[in-house]
This record gives sequence, C-alpha cells and structure tokens, in this order.
Amino acid sequence: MERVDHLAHERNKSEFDVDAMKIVWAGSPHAFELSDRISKLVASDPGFRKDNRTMLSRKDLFKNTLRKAAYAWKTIVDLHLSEEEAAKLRFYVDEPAYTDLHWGMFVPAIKGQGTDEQQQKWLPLAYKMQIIGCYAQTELGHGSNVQGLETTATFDPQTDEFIIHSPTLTSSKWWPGGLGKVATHAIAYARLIVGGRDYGVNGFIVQLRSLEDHSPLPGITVGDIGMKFGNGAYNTMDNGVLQFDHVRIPRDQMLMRVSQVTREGKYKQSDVPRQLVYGTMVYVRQTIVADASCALSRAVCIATRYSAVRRQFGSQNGGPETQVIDYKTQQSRLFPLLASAYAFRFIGEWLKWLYTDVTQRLQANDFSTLPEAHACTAGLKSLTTTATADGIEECRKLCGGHGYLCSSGLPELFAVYVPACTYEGDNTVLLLQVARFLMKTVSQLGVKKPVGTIGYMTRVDHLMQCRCGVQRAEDWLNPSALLEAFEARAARMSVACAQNLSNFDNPEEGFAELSADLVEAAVAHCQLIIVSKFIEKLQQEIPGKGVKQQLEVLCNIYTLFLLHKHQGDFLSTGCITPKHASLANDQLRSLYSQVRPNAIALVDAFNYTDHFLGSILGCYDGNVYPKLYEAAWEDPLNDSVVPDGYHQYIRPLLKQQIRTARL
Ligand SMILES: CCCCCCC/C=C/C(=O)SCCNC(=O)CCNC(=O)[C@H](O)C(C)(C)COP(=O)(O)OP(=O)(O)OC[C@H]1O[C@@H](n2cnc3c(N)ncnc32)[C@H](O)[C@@H]1OP(=O)(O)O
Ligand SMILES: Cc1cc2nc3c(=O)[nH]c(=O)nc-3n(C[C@H](O)[C@H](O)[C@H](O)COP(=O)(O)OP(=O)(O)OC[C@H]3O[C@@H](n4cnc5c(N)ncnc54)[C@H](O)[C@@H]3O)c2cc1C
Repeated sequence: MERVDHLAHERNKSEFDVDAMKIVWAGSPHAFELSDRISKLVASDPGFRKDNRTMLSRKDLFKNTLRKAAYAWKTIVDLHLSEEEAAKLRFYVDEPAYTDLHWGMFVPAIKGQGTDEQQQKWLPLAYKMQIIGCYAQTELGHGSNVQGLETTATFDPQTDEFIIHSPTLTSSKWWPGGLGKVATHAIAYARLIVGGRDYGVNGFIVQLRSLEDHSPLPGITVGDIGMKFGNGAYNTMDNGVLQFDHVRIPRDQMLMRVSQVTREGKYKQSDVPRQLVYGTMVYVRQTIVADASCALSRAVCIATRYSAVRRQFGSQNGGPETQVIDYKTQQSRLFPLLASAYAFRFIGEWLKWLYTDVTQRLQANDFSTLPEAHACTAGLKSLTTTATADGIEECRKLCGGHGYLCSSGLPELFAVYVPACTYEGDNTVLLLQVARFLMKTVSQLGVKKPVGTIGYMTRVDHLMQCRCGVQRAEDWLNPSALLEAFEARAARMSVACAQNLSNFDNPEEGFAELSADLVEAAVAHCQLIIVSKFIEKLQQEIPGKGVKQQLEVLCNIYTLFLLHKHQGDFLSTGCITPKHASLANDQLRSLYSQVRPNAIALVDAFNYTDHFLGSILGCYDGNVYPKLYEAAWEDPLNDSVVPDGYHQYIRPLLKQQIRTARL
C-alpha cells in the first residue's frame, strides 16, 4: 500500500537545504553517516522493539532490558562495531540500562583516576565486559555533600589491604545505577583512613558479586532500591543499595592517580589537584549537556509535527480548520524550544571541545583551566537539564489531550529525563558552584585577568554603565547589541551579589543568606555562555542553501526569548528600558513568522527514525489518527470486551442499583 505523507505540504514550504542542516545537526558528514546508519540498523531490528515498555511489570521490564543489553552486545561483537558505532547503537536502543554506568562512569573513572598499571589491569576486562562496573558514590544520608560520605576504607598494614566498611545505616550506598542486580564491580567512594588519620574521600575498585554464580561476595549486602517515577521509564535501571561489612580489598585497588598509599602505610599526594577525585563527574556532566539537546529535540519534533497535523477552530466556509501550529500562542511556546534544542546542540559540541582541551592540559600538568571547566560543566548541566525537563513537559501540553497518552512517547520521555535535574549534581547545588566561581572572579578583578567564558569581566567598568543602543525592533538582530545586553546583565548581577556579600562579616554566612540571588546570577552567566557560543557558531562558514539564515533566526529566537522571559533582570539592572523590552518582543513575533514555514523541515533535520521517536503523534508521515485508533485496540485492557473483574465488581453493583431503583 502506498504511504501518504500527510506533512508533504509542510515539507514543500521549507526554504533551506534539509540534508545540509542534517549534517550541521550531526556535527560533520562522518557523524551524520554514522548516526543515520546505526539508527536505521536499530529501527529495523525487532530485537530492539520498545513499544510495549510502559505495559510490562517491573520484573518483566527489567528482564527485557537485560535481554536487549545482551542482544546489543552480541550485535556489537558480531558486526565488529567500533567504539564510536557501539556507543551510537546503545544510544539508539534508547533504554536506560546498567551498561550506561559501565561505559559512562565506571570506565571513565578508571581512565581518569587510575594509574597506568591500574588501567592496564582493569580496562581490558571492562572493555570485553568480563567485568561489569557501576559508580557507587551516593549514600542514603549524603549525595550532594560528597565530603560528608561515611563509608570508610581503612588501611591494614599487616595484610596490605583496605577494609571497606559501612559504619551506619546512612552510609549505605544508595542510588548507583547497575548496582542493584547486575554489577560485578563498583568504584566505591569511601573515606581513606591511614594510621588513624582521615584523608578524605577516594575511589576504590571493589568486587561485589561472584564471577561464577553472581552471588554477593562475603560481607556484601546488595539489592535494588525499588520502583521509581513513571511506567517503564527509568525502571529499566537497577538503582541499588549496598552495605559493606569489613570487606577486604588489596591495596592496589585504591585508584591512585591523585593520591597514593605505600606498602609502608604512608599517604602521598600527587602534584595533581585533589579535585581530580571529582573528575568523573566533570566528564559525565559534559555528556549530559550533549544529551539534553537529544531529549529536547525529540520532544520538540513530536510537538511540532503534531501541531501541524492537529486542527482546531477557524474553519471558513466549511474549509479546513486552523492548524494549531498557526496560533501565535502555540508558536510562542513551541519555537523557543525548537531554538533551544539547536542552542543546546551547539553548546554541547563546544563543551566537548572544552573538556578535551582541559584533559590535554591536565596531562601536561597545566591545571589552570580546571576551575572554569568545573564551573562550565556544572552550570551548563544545570541550565540545559532544567530547560529540557520543563521543555518536554511543555511539549506534552502543546499536544493537548493526546500528549498525555503513553503512545505519544512524551510521558515516558519526561519520566526518563527528569532525574537528570538531580543526578550528577542537584541543579541548584551546581549553580551555587558557578556562583562561587563568579564571586571569586569578581573579588580577584584587577589582580587576576579573567579569561575564557568569564573574559567579559575584563570590561566590567564599561558593562556596569553601558546603555543599550537599540532604537528599532530590527536592531535586536545585531549580535553585538544582544551580546552586550547579556554581558551587562550577567556582570551587573554578579557585581551586585559581590557588593551585598561584602556587607557580611562572615563570607560563608553571607553566601548562604544571598544564595537565591547568587543562583540567579549564575543562571545569567550560563545563559550568556550559550548565547555567545551560538553567535560564535554562526560566524563560521556554514554550507547549504539557506541553512545559515535558518540558524540565525533560531539564534535570535533563543536569545530574544530569554531576554523576554528574564526581562525583570534586564530592567532591574538597567541594561535595557521598557521600550527596548517591547521592541525585543515585536522582533520575536516577527521571527516566529519567519520560522513557521520551516518548522517541519527544522525538526526533520534531527533525522530521527520513528522507532527512536517512539511516538504516534510525532511519526514522520503525520498519519496520526488511524495510528492512535489502532493502538488503542492493542492495549491489553481491550483483549476482552468484558473486563476481568466484571462478575466480581461491576455486575453486583449494577444489580444493587436495580434493587435500589425498585425501592
Ligand atoms: C553517561 C552516563 C549516564 C548518566 C547516568 C547518570 C547516573 C548518575 C550518576 C550520579 O549521580 S553519580 C553521583 C554524582 N554526585 C554528585 O554530582 C554530587 C554533587 N556534589 C559535588 O559535586 C560536590 O560535592 C560539590 C557540590 C561540588 C561540593 O564539593 P566540596 O564540598 O568538596 O567542594 P567545595 O568545598 O565547594 O569546593 C572545593 C573546591 O573544589 C572545586 N570543585 C568542586 N567540584 C569540582 C569538580 N568536579 N572539578 C573540579 N573542581 C571542583 C570547587 O570549585 C572548590 O574550588 P575552590 O573554590 O576551592 O577553588
Ligand atoms: C535516577 C538517579 C540515578 C542516580 N545514579 C547514581 C549513580 O549511578 N551513582 C551515584 O553515586 N549516585 C547516583 N544518583 C544519586 C545522585 O547523584 C544524587 O541524588 C544527587 O547528587 C543529589 O543528591 P541528594 O540526593 O543528596 O540530594 P540533596 O542534596 O539531599 O537535595 C535535596 C534538596 O536540598 C537542596 N540542597 C542540598 N544541598 C544544598 C545546599 N548546599 N544549598 C542549597 N540547597 C541545597 C537541593 O537543591 C535539593 O532541593 C542517582 C540519582 C538518581 C535520581
């Protein structure tokens, strides 16, 4: 049967080369080819079906995840996939699993914190999945406060071993993914105790389960922490609980790149900063920023396609009703999210570059950019995950009632995504780290030259008194005008916080008292980074008919939308006047009209398969209604016309009503 493309008329309207945009979105022709090939491979393999996930019991769901992870590994091995291809395959399989933590945290922790010998010993085993690892840092009593962890690793010089112990209930490891039912090994974070002295938290490789029969090793109590938010969703993951009862491990299983304990029981600190113990978190935060654009673009793709299919009101002379995408209110909610997806894509690319750069510098013993890398990864992780979680929920509402159906894909996407606001650092706690960095920068102005993302502070005198030169709405399309407004807002908010802080005798008390304002200053700084990197991206040559113009429209929408949303900040710091704010809003409306004919093509450029989207509302051909209708009949509740329980619970009720009616 010939497939009808219900969105063809929308695709015909587009004013740019979609194939060229696909390459910009993917990052390079190579990245596009890889993504396209692997996503189609996964989509065409029934072994990776995922449309029944929300209907399975937890046990069936989990077993199915184990099956898929094993099948994915078999596919990787059978097809001799490279590391890059294997990572893409896991991404398109699209099911949170213990493998995320094995590849995403356990392996990077050994690479980042292990010595060369430790890497040589453990990495080959991990690469072949002969051991499966997790990252066991958080405890029942402490997650954000890493220095408050209670698990101990006490050196025993007699046996040359560490004794890993959970001294209290609150010291039980709690949350690590993959720990509950699968991991054979953990990087467990524990307080290092040598000769009775506490040297703070360090990572240790601890075997948890037998490699023969998977039973927990002596002294290990381990299990799953229970059902989490949403159906399906993150319940494919075995987040776990773990207690150690004086578990002994050899001394060489302490990760010793940052500090060492010798055979004689001497503690030695390398010349690398202690903060490198937190290095895996910096790495993962960077990957989370890159992933934010994937999750947001997925939701936006669904909401945009459906908004073009859905019609309500406005029929003229019996003609078709208005597509809901043509309502300005729909556009003002949807198009900033479309623009954010692109903005997050580019900031993810840039952050990857920053991370690679800091890693190379660290290898050459240059630690100068580590604080900036920490502030950027922490701040951008916080900003992009908050916006993405909120954006997915907004997309659900943009799809009206049908968005609430699991078959829209949006409820599960939200439930899987929302913990990103908490894991790898609670988003508020991370913004407070950025705020500390900002306050330190301001306090050192004139002593230490701010560079990199904080370089704008070198012009603080100008930024504190500059006036916005915008006179007409179009003036807001000038990148310099936009940048200066964002720089001035960020600088003024930071300086105001620093001035308020100086009124406190005790800086820590002041920091706590002003923390809500400090978080707002941190948000302003992080938004500036995203805006400035989007503008920088557009200064490069971008091939393809109309591609650069579309990206310019999206960049302006992203920036002016933020300005509109946070106009309170811009007005109260005197960076703009109410007239400027009103002109920005006029320009924003005009930009929405420009993006409208290109909206479908801009989401097609994500190149998502229907399998990956997992949404009837977002399907490529827009043939939504027949698919929704058919899917309803596939629900197990419709297996029988009369439901189970009728004779027990409905019939007696109806009979009773009849008797009552006769009374
Ligand atoms: C691909 C994988 C799939 C994803 C699945 C995700 C699964 C989830 C996994 C997890 O959640 S793992 C657990 C993650 N846990 C956290 O993120 C905990 C958050 N808490 C922290 O990171 C820290 O404790 C803190 C909030 C940063 C505070 O730490 P601490 O009290 O020790 O620090 P301070 O005294 O504030 O700072 C000291 C000094 O160190 C600097 N710093 C802090 N963190 C880092 C870092 N990561 N890298 C570099 N530097 C860091 C901080 O700025 C201070 O510097 P100075 O001001 O002294 O210069
Ligand atoms: C799905 C999921 C997967 C996870 N996977 C892992 C894993 O694999 N390995 C692992 O080790 N951990 C994992 N975690 C744990 C995770 O890293 C922590 O939950 C996270 O770091 C937040 O810490 P917390 O739970 O202690 O929150 P809390 O710190 O208790 O936060 C509670 C509230 O207090 C506020 N708060 C805390 N401190 C401050 C402060 N100083 N100032 C102002 N407000 C503050 C927070 O903003 C928040 O509103 C996972 C968590 C989840 C939800």
